[in-house]
Amino acid sequence: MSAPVPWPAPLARRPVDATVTVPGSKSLTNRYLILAALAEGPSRLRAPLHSRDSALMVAALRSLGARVREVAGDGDFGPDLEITPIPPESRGLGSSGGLGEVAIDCGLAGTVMRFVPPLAALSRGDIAFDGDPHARVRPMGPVIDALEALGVSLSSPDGGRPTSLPFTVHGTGSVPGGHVVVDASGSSQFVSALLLAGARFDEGLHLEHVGKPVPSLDHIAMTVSVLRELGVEVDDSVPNHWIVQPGPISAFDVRIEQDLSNAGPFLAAALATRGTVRIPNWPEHTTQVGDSWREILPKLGAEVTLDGGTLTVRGGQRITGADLAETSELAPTVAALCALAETPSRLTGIAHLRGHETDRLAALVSEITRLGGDAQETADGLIIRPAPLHGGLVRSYADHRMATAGAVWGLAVEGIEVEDIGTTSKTMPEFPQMWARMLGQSAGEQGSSSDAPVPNETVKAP
Ligand SMILES: O=C(O)C1=C[C@@H](OP(=O)(O)O)[C@@H](O)[C@H](O)C1
Ligand SMILES: C=C(OP(=O)(O)O)C(=O)O
Repeated sequence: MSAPVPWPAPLARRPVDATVTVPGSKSLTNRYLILAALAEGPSRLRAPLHSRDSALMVAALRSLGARVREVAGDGDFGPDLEITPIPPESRGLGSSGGLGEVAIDCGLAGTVMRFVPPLAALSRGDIAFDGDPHARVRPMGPVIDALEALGVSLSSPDGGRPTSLPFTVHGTGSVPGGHVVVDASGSSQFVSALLLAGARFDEGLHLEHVGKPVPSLDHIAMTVSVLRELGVEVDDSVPNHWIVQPGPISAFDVRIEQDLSNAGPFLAAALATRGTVRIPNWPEHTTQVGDSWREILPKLGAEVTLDGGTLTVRGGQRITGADLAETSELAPTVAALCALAETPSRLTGIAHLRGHETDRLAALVSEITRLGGDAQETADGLIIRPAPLHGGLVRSYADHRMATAGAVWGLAVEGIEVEDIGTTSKTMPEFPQMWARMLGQSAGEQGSSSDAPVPNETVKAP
């Protein structure tokens, strides 16, 4: 494959002033897709995400026998999805009996590599999982171990016990379930993966976490909330224990909220350019971690208001550093701002970012340092001190959030290029066009500086 052409990040010579709508939430889209495949009848996702991670999830569910159809909807970023659940035949419960051999590509999607194997265990067939080169080093062991402890058979291509991708799930059409202990300190997705399928295990699931604290707890709260909404009984009243009663999952018709984590780089543009960015339709109640931009951005010097459903972020005269804990998937965008701040920052509670799309702590330190900044890794996060950045190539590490961090730096620092802006297709394929529009440019003018951001420019689907 030829190397990607570096993307000249547009410089903002004036404060941005834009209204931005972002595509649907990855975390909600992929949770609802899993649950639609297990539900009692056909379901509909309105305004879902259409990106590499959601396409991989759709392909995986189709391989397991679910029917997923695109139908016209009113979303700004593509059609709705109608899902007919995995039929009894695929689960080996009908006369034709089972799927045979199936291959599932996880790409680099944590939600696919962690959430789909429990579904495969509920199908009948040999279901082989693999993904991008880096997916093979993302932590996976706790899901594999838990499935084995719950009565599922798995093997690696060499015939031994797998610890990571690639592996094959030998599904029998049912999972006994019951009590299982996992160490979920490496990823909240280990917990979510098992909870999402737990209601379809014969005895349900009693999942217990033992180990260092589970990260990204907001994402587990999202899983529990979505399950309850679909009639699944979940008890999470005791810390580190989740009990899912066996039972049906209701079919549904939901509208997917926009991805508040992916709103981050656009909101960051307000701080990086001392401008204003508005996001309409900010959900009144949400389980998305991105809602915490409302607490994070004021600490970095912005004025943030939520009025009539529109979030407005106004950058201050300077970005101030801050001590911020457990910023989860928001951390790369937060770190991008901290590297532009006039006072030091300390990010804590994000050791598990080492197991994300890339080792994000190492990647952020490398890229900030290479641009002349001052960043250092700690055991569980980063220290970033003020230092002027200069232009240069920001490596993207196949990580959408490293690519968008580069775009944020490029607004404020002349001569930034991003190695592969195409990696944003993992969750936001429209990013380069949306960024250019935010700056009042057409997509064809990318790379030139933005002399005249258009006041009240409205950014929607390209
Ligand atoms: O369940 C989810 O949808 C996610 C959980 C989090 O994973 P970690 O717990 O591994 O951080 C988050 O970072 C990821 O982007 C999405
Ligand atoms: C960690 C992330 O993704 P994944 O779902 O692949 O874990 C992310 O999007 O920041």
